[in-house]
Amino acid sequence: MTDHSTSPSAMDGLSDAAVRAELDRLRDSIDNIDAAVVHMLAERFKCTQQVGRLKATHHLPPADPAREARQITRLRELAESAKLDPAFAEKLLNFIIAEVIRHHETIANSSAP
Ligand SMILES: C=C(O[C@@H]1C=C(C(=O)O)C=C[C@H]1O)C(=O)O
Repeated sequence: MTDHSTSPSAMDGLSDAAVRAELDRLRDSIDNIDAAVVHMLAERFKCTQQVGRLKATHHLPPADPAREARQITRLRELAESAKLDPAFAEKLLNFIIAEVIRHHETIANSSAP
């Protein structure tokens, strides 16, 4: 049993069962959101793989820094309006793009003569 007198929290006043139920409800939503993120990322990578094949076929470079700069500007604005830390949004996009570029390099190298 938790000693609420020594561990104040936003849930003070709720029974242990109510706290558990609220935690479970929130975690169910978190699990659904994580699943959506995974599915969206999978779809994004399907598109970027097609871009990678197109670039390799037409001898275009794997990375496009100008396009990335536009995406970062746009994502930072979207993050701000969604009350998400723009610096976090930028880091996340850069992390994803770095993986995409790695894939594009692999595709280009595997289709090189
Ligand atoms: C997908 C592309 O290739 C790279 C990956 C990008 C991305 O993941 O959004 C953006 C620009 C490129 O550096 C593209 O050029 O559109």
